[in-house]
Amino acid sequence: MQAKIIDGKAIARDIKEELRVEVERLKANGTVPTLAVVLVGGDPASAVYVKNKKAACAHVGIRSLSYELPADTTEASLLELVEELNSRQDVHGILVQLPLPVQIDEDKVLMAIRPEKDVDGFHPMNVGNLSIGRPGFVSCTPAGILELLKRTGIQLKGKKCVIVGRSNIVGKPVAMLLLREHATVTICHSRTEDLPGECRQADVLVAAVGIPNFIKGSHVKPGAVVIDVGINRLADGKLCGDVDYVECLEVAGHITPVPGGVGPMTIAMLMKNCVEAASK
Ligand SMILES: Nc1nc(=O)c2c([nH]1)NC[C@@H]1CN(c3ccc(C(=O)N[C@@H](CCC(=O)O)C(=O)O)cc3)C=[N+]21
Repeated sequence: MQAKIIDGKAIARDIKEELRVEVERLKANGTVPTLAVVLVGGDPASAVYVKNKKAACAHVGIRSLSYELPADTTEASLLELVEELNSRQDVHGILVQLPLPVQIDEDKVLMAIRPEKDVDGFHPMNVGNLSIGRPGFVSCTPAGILELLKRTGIQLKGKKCVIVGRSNIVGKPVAMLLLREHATVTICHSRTEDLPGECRQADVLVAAVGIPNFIKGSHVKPGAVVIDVGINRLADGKLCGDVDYVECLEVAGHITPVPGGVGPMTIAMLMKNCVEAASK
């Protein structure tokens, strides 16, 4: 039997509709939720994501302020902008689009954003809060994955979840979130011995490796939930995930498509974090 396709686009739309109501309430109370989006340089993929984020803001009713800086911007001047946005009362969320040009230390910039305005959830304070179970902003892709699972009715308690990829922005925080849901969590990576064997144990398999079609049908336990975090742009311009969709569709119980799976959820959760930041 073919897997059920998890429609991330539709679920993201539902979340944004819910947020619209909340934004109206905030506005009626005199707060206009505001997100500052900072883009340094002209990377075409980044430009697309930033455009999508601004469109989502407009849809939900969040005011977005756009800062487009040249590729040769210095670290000092970017830090200066972050400081200005930190101190502005009317700015609730700050997003500095990654990756940044080589002359800028990403870590330094992410650490400069006030944790209360860090709607990306990248600041060490928010990362630390997540890992010890305290409230704080959770980074948007991991939060989106959890929301997809919950709204699809997937039980996580006691289940075996295998994450392929150990990045700071996806693999590690997804592991923390799943652990918080009482799942048994394994993080695999490029040095894992018997990666296919680990994957085949998974009730929920999360692929975040950044290699097109890396996860094959033979990696998947029949009936498992397969979450594809990959966004690989192929030479023909088409978008492709980390999961061999055609193969895994025949084995999995549920699967997320690319596009239309995790990507739209990332943006929906960014909107959610902005509304939360403005509510405080
Ligand atoms: N500070 C920061 N925060 C981020 O959250 C952040 C970032 N930097 N840098 C880049 C990554 C990537 N990312 C995506 C968001 C939406 C889609 C998305 O909407 N994808 C659509 C397709 C979009 C398309 O056609 O390209 C989909 O999968 O259906 C994808 C990728 C956020 N990121």
